[in-house]
Amino acid sequence: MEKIAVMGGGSWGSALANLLVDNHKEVLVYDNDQATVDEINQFHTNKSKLGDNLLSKEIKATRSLEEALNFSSLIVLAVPTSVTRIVLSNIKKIIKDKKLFVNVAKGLELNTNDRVSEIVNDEIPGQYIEGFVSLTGPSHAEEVIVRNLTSIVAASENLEHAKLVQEIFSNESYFRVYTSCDLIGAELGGSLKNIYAIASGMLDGLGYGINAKSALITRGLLEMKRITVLLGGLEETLNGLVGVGDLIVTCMSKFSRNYSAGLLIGEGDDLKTSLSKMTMVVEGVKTCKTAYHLSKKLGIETPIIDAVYDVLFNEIEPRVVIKNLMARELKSEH
Ligand SMILES: NC(=O)C1=CN([C@@H]2O[C@H](COP(=O)(O)OP(=O)(O)OC[C@H]3O[C@@H](n4cnc5c(N)ncnc54)[C@H](OP(=O)(O)O)[C@@H]3O)[C@@H](O)[C@H]2O)C=CC1
Ligand SMILES: O=C(CO)COP(=O)(O)O
Repeated sequence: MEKIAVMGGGSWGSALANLLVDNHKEVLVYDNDQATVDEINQFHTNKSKLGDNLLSKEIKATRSLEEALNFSSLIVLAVPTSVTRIVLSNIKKIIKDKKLFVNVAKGLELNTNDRVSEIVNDEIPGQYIEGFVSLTGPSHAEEVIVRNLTSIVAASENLEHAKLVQEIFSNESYFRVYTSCDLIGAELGGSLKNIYAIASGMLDGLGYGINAKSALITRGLLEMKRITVLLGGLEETLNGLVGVGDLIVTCMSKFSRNYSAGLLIGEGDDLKTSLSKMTMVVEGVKTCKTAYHLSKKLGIETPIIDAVYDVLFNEIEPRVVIKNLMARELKSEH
């Protein structure tokens, strides 16, 4: 597999395109914004997403979905979850042969609660789906673009597909991919952690310390496991890179978009104002709403998700939800 099409020239799509060129692949990036396409082709940058970092001159970009689709049998989906269905419904109109879909977006669809693999199965007729792989784990675009050491997971119900993606994306200098057959666990881990990254930013915005953050990550992981296991994923998956690993990265790093939005809210902005200051997608907001309703439907106790939901959608002050969390009935840890 020497040619790869990347759908979405945002920060992650661009950084992965650069990685794939490092791995000696020919890459075509599709983006719906002509200015982004021109910037990548002419100046080899994506300034609004990746600052002054230079992209490889070998990366080509196009605004033609058809050109990108015909370029490769491996399609990387790197658009926000909220537009994945739109992009796929456009792909459905022009797809002519089987594709292996590799999703790198981390979110759950609002209203349907769908994971991206479910959206693909919904939108693309089965005869055109070779397989589906979720490529997920602790990996900020800002670090991958400067070739910082990164390890993530290629998860698929088909181990051969996971291995193929592992081979394509791994290199011996800075990017290591593990395989997993727990697709549900991988998709849920990558999506749910964004809610706790928002909460982590809120804690910093309010001036709390590392004790609070450690408790957030640990108790958040427990909530993630409760949801994942009930939906058919494995607890052990969340003990790995897609759970603990990604929680650490996004709860602790200033590069996280979810953390950054939460920080602004902790400092006093409301949701609308904080999102207006972000230039990249903050997946955790919609995923929080989805996970809140999902946990109620499943009858699972998720006090942190409920607290973030109250701040984001019921306009309750972060300090008030924290006070309420601390005042809950005392209980055993497990
Ligand atoms: N950034 C990161 O470090 C990582 C991100 N991810 C995940 O990757 C996904 C993408 O994130 P990221 O790259 O950061 O997001 P960005 O906001 O940087 O980029 C999103 C891209 O999708 C494009 N897009 C938006 N709407 C459409 C549409 N209707 N049709 C086609 N393209 C569209 C945007 O174009 P435009 O700008 O013109 O709107 C933009 O190029 C998210 O799910 C995120 O969680 C996962 C791991 C790491
Ligand atoms: O998932 C990510 C890193 O692993 C990126 O998270 P953010 O979208 O919060 O930046």
